[in-house]
Amino acid sequence: MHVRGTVAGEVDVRSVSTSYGESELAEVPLRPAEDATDGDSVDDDTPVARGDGGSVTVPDGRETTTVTLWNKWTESAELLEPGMELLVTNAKEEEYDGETQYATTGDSYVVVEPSFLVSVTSIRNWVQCPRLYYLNKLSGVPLNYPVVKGTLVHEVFGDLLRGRDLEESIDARVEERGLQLGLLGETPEAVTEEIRENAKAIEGWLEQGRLTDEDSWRSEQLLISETFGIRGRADAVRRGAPVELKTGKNLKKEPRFKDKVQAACYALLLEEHGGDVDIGTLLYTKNSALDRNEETGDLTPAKEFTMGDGLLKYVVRLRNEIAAKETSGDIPTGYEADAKCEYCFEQDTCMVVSGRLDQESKAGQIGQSLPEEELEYFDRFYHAIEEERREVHREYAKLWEQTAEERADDDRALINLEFVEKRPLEEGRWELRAERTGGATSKLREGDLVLASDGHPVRGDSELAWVKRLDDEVVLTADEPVEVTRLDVYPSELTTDRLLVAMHDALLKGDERRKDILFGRADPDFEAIDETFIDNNERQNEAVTKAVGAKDCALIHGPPGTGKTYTIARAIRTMVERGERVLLSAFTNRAVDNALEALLEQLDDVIDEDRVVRVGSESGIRDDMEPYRLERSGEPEDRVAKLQNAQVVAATTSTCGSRIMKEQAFDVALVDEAAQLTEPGTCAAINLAERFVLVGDHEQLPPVVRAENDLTESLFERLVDLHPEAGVMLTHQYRMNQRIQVFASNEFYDGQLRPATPEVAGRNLDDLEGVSRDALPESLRDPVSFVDVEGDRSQYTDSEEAARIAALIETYEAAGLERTEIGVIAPFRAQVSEISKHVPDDVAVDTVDRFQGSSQEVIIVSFTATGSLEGPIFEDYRRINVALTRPKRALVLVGDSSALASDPVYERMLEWARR
Ligand SMILES: Nc1ncnc2c1ncn2[C@@H]1O[C@H](COP(=O)(O)OP(=O)(O)OP(=O)(O)O)[C@@H](O)[C@H]1O
Repeated sequence: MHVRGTVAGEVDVRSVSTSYGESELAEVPLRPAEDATDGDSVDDDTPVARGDGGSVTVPDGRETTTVTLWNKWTESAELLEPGMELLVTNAKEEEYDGETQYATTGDSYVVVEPSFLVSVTSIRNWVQCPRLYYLNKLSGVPLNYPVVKGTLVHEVFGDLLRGRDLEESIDARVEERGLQLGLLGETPEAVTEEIRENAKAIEGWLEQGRLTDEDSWRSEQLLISETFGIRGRADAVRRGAPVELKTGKNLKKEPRFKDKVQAACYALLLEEHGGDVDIGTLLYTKNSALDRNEETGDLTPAKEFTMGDGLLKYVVRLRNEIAAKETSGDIPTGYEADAKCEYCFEQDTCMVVSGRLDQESKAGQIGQSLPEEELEYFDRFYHAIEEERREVHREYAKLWEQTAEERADDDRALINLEFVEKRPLEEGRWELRAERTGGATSKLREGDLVLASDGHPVRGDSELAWVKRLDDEVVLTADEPVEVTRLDVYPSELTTDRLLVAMHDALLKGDERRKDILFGRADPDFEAIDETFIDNNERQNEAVTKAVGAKDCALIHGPPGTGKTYTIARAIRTMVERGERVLLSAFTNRAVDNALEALLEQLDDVIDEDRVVRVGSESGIRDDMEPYRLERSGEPEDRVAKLQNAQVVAATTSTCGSRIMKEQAFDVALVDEAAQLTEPGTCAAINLAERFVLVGDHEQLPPVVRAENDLTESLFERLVDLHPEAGVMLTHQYRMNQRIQVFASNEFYDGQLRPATPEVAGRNLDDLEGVSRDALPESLRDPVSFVDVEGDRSQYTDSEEAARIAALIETYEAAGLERTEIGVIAPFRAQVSEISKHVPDDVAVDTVDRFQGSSQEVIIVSFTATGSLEGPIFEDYRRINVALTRPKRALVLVGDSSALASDPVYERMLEWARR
């Protein structure tokens, strides 16, 4: 029986005498989990951990009960605080004083905060030193040769397991890493030689393994444990047991302890997936490269060890330490473990970080601490980012908490695919094909990394795969031939990891002057420039002047259609002419490509196209920008030269946090869509440059984050308030008919927005070829109209509005409009699906978030509102601003007027629309 619930009070730990002698016990008051109320809570689907505990049950009733944790589990009990979640597997039920209580048995595991997913790497770092685990989080994995070599050896290992030829694999893998090796100053010859040495051990060992018939292999396997709250990717699984590859040497007979811990984590994960693991193998690849005459000790590369119950439980206790520490928000000091600082390679770094952040640390502190306000900032953002990480963990939990249908309804999965075939690719990888059975949509896009499974992303056979094609047929590539019938969104922590590193770098490595600006201790300086850059738009000209002349920073506030992209391109052109190296960045690939496209037009006669480089993945970059994409694979020197010689580098802010980009330095960083970026997200780009220019509109969509905390305000918005003198607002818009822009201008831009030209002001549907407004009913001839629909009274969908919108589209088509000239915006994804059922495929129907940054001739907005309004329909008025400013020539609002009139902003909107 498994017991799960929330710790409801203080935990009592004490010693008692039993028939086995002196024992430790901890009594934990526990409030059983919500879904534990009804008696028949047996869930056959939930896998049972090690041991024979049988099915999962939870205690009856919501009353607080007591769970007794015996002996070593008291160590985990001491970490518990009221409010934390606890899971005890294979517990026994006891009657005590007429009350049902629970206690651990010899087969029990105690899991603290089971929904906090700890990675195997974290556990390995933690066992070395908890402080090391923390430092790794702050600084990320650096670009250094040992790390790249390690990755290469692992890749070759995987290839060998998949049957690829050794030499072919080494050549291909070294070539793929050309850019990284070049940045490290390594030659392919030397690297190839070293990888070959390491691969000798692998090959030799594999040969042995192949001798037996029953040997079964699997290269890298992604494993997630919902019971233990652990996830990781095992290097290989042989006869159901984990094999870990280490590129170092180990002359002892036994594997290193931390390596055993790592293998034990995989054993736990494999057991949850139905295995029965009692052996682990560590393969130390450097052992075979050592000279027998010089070295004494055990030179065999492969070291096996038996995995006892004690080790597995120890691993879970380690994991509990991390989960508890992260839940309470405490920072590790190093005193939690007994590693010796003198032997640690990271001792210096540890002391510097401890000194700068004024943290208690076993290694001690050196250097001056950051000023109080920076320490406070660090603390605030550290916790905000960690909160965001918890949200990513919650996404993981949904992989097993939600049913397949729920995930599909939530747009998080494509289910019921029909598996078609698996085809081996030349590199030993696989191409998987499946057919879609329903017309379901999802957040998944071509180029995404997804969880491909044969039915369940956690409990079934599942692997990470890349989506190559996604129409009626789904084409994927993966390392393993999964018979795919389902795809799930893969919740990645990469973004969160990078935010933390960017924040750390901004504060601990950041230039003092930069920090003075960010913290408002100094005002931005500007060089006086007396030159006209744009002669038909004063504000744009002022923006370019500020951007070019900024010694610290400039802020360009660009409402919809005011020529932000054009202004950015003009500014960068001038910077390039002045010989500066420029980083062009934005939150999304789409925005980076848009800005780059405009820039290329401007740069035509200024620099050679060869000196403009787009950094990013093939799948992320728009096809027409592909010629500028930096190819990473190739001759190292050549690849580096291409990047270093580039005067303009364009990449998303996330890519700016990659190891390759972190090595680059720029004179200026120009960040578009800056109002949609968190502070640390913006830092990832501006950390790389001497000065920066942020462009955005904080009256449109805010940063995309899951948690509600300091991350929801952009650096752009904060700086616009802090340094108004560094900002310019563009006021002339080139998009909307005057009548359309009035409401947004008054409501969001103090009435400052105006049409740039009379042509823009007077735009209407008659301008379009083959379209006549006279063919429209009277009520739709005005550029703004309102269609009153009472609605069907459901909450997130409205079929009556959807039907009315379908009719409107027919009316516009009859008046000569193309379907591709019409866009429909709805507040909820459910309503987007509902409308999609009613209207033809070539009409773009989506939520506001997908429409930001684009425009259409005609926009129809579905408010999906009936009866009374509870809370803002579009969550945030900024979304309404975006929705209403997408059309050029006609805007139609569809909704229930009496519901809308109950909110003051929507009421004003109604007045304007009906005027
Ligand atoms: N000074 C200008 N003179 C003439 N046309 C201009 C000027 N500035 C911008 N435009 C035109 O106005 C249109 C909109 O400009 P741009 O795409 O730069 O807007 P934006 O502010 O980036 O739009 P969004 O709000 O969608 O981000 C473009 O067609 C552009 O060529």
